[in-house]
Amino acid sequence: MAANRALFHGAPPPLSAKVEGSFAYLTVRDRLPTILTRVIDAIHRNKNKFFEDFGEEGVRAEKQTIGLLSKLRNELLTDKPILALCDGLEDTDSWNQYLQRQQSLLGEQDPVSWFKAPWLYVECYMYRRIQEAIWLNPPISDFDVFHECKTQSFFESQQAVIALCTYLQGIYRNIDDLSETQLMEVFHKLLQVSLWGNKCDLSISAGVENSQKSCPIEFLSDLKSFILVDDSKMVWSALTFTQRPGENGKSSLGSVDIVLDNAGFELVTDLVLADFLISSGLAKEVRFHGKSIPWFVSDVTANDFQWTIRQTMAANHKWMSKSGVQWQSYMREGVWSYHDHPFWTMPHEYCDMAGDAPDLYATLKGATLVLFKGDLNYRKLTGDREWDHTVPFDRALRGFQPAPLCSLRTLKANVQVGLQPGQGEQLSTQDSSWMTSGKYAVVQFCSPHKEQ
Ligand SMILES: O=P(O)(O)OC[C@@]1(O)O[C@H](CO)[C@@H](O)[C@@H]1O
Ligand SMILES: [Mn+2]
Repeated sequence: MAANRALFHGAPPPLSAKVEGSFAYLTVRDRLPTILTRVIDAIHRNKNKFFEDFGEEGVRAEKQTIGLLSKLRNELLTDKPILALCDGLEDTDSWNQYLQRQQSLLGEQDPVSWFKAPWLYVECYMYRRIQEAIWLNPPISDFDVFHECKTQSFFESQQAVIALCTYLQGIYRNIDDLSETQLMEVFHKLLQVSLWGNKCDLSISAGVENSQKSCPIEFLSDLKSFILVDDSKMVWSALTFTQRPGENGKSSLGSVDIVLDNAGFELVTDLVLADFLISSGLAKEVRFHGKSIPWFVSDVTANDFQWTIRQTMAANHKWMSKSGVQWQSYMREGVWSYHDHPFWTMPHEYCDMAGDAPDLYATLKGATLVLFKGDLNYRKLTGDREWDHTVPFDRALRGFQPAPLCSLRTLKANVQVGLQPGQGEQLSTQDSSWMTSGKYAVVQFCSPHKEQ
């Protein structure tokens, strides 16, 4: 079905590693094997803990898991056919149907393999195969192979977290005196802090520590010129549109959905933004969407979400702990909620959501605004396809418009739409790595067409 839609909408082909020297090729050839090696090392480093916790069973499981991951790494390095999953999890059938869909697209002569299939698919598939290797080896099935590097990223960012929580509490103290213009200015600042928080992603760094050392609030003006598309004003309008009295003369506060990306500092920037949305009266609730399994090294799981709030509460810094206590009460009151639909850890482009995850699509349709954090979400919004840079964002979404939505993304993959004529060419002459270095960003907005 997705294939038909893509053909129907005349979408260009998906990025893949078959183009030697391309970013996808270098990712599949170099970065993904490196990530797998780090995963194997992380499991091996915990061998004694597995023995303490589970005895010989734990040691056996560690050995078996490493065996499966080493086999996976060899398949990847030698461009072997993509294999069906065999772990019988909730999403196993969907993954195997997706493999068949890819095979029918490729035709029967060539097997779907790591360097020939779409990059988006094989990269997502690798993380799902890591989950399969762990899942097939109880009693270590609950082990999060990325936990150590996600928590380290949080601890390494403490100064930035403290500065951000101090700023937030300062806003709190006089929030009732802020004019609408001042509220808008704070919103734009916190939206940009959440945007730049996305630089702290451990997948692009292949797991190498890249936490936030200083609070970006002071550097927002220096970073402004690196925002290639800035639809912040449209985001503000979408958010405040619900404040205006409706036909019944009453204004109805809306809900904001945040589709999360990375744990660590980036998650804190999202929690701070979400806190401001509630404390300023701009939204009545915030729904967070995270991942149901460890994903792309640093993506947020339910454990990471709860751990981060607990850590912030327990901090020995007044404003940090005060922020964490507030966030915990938002969760308890239901003002904030956390969700992890399996669709977010499938390989699908988001234009498939209405058909493949109608329940999730219906949830997002109820939002006043949906914020999509990060590069992988952008790749799924646009289908990770070889669009011309001047193609309008809503065209690349190909019908995915559940609600007013905004992508807050630092560029780490060579897909970018919605630029002005000549803007891409100018960037390429200035900086050949502009699409993949994480130095540039977009705040890209799209609102559903009325006739949808
Ligand atoms: O979604 P994030 O965390 O901003 O970025 C994740 C990501 O950078 O990892 C890949 C490289 O392995 C990128 O292409 C991909 O988009
Ligand atoms: Mn990520």
